[in-house]
Amino acid sequence: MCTAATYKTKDFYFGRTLDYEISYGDQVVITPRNYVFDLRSGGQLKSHYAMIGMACVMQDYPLYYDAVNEKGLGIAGLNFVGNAHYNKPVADKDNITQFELIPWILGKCATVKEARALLENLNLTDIPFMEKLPMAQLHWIIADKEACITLECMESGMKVYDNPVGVLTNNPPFDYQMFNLNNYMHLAVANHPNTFSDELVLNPYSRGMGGMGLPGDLSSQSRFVRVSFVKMNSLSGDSEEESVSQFFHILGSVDQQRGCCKLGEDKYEITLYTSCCNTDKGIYYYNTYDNHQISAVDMHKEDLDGEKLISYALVKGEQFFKQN
Ligand SMILES: C[C@H](CCC(=O)NCCS(=O)(=O)O)[C@H]1CC[C@H]2[C@@H]3[C@H](O)C[C@@H]4C[C@H](O)CC[C@]4(C)[C@H]3C[C@H](O)[C@]12C
Repeated sequence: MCTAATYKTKDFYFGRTLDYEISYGDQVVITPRNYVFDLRSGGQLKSHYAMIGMACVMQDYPLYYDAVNEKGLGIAGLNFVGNAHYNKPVADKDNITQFELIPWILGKCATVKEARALLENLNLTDIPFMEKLPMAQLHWIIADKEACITLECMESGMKVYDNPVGVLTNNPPFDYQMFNLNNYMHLAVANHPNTFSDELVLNPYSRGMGGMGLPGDLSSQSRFVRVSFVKMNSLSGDSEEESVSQFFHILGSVDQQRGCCKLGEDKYEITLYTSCCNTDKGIYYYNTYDNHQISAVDMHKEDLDGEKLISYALVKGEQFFKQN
């Protein structure tokens, strides 16, 4: 499972949890403006916007999971298993295969508005990166500080939804997830008065009872409700420290601990990493399951006019601050 979210204070923040049982060799990867992407259905993407995000690099190619470009546009891919549907290439369309979608959008678009326009001629194709690598079945959240959309390519066609909560998890399709929020419209951050019955004396005996009924399990529908509630009610100061800290708290509400989501004998899904990118400043913050300290990579400290990928291995192992 995975969860993505946006958050706005003085700057705009975009990030996700990546929940899975294995790592593909995740790294923070900066693609500078002159790295050339050879597109599978022909043509090249060169002289594009620079981008930073989490990826694994195979054959010198950045296979991004989530990334943000130098203009402040972000995109993340999350599992959409059983619903994602990709097509064969066709004439007169932009034939972009699944793993090219993130660089194609971030390379060309500065805003969600431009991304929406670009998506109009998209045909998302089913060409794998390599034969032995099973194709990811994903849907995507695309956001900037003004707008947020969800992209889902299903057998019934391609859908682009407005995403007013700025949140994405996994199945079911996004319109179901949004409709399901109606079932939780009674949730509140303050305690309710008794509306059960005038004839009974019922009192709130604890703080936080306005949120009773907020789902606590790890299913994608429950995580969608929980993180939406937390995000929509989140308050923080607007400094970088306060904003980033709050963002990690928002995604912390859907963190997956080893042992709680069993996939098979000795196989568990965990939150491998959590990311938070300041899209205005191009700084990618992250922590990992084994290292709660937040690490940061700033794209603007690199030569963004280069041609070669710049990769940072994830900082692993807990970093204790020893006070005595
Ligand atoms: C496993 C990741 C999604 C995590 C997630 O959503 N988990 C939810 C589990 S569940 O549905 O709720 O069961 C996805 C997100 C991005 C994916 C990667 C990116 O799409 C880039 C390439 C794409 C290639 O097709 C496959 C390898 C790959 C390197 C992908 C591996 C894997 O599928 C990733 C890492």
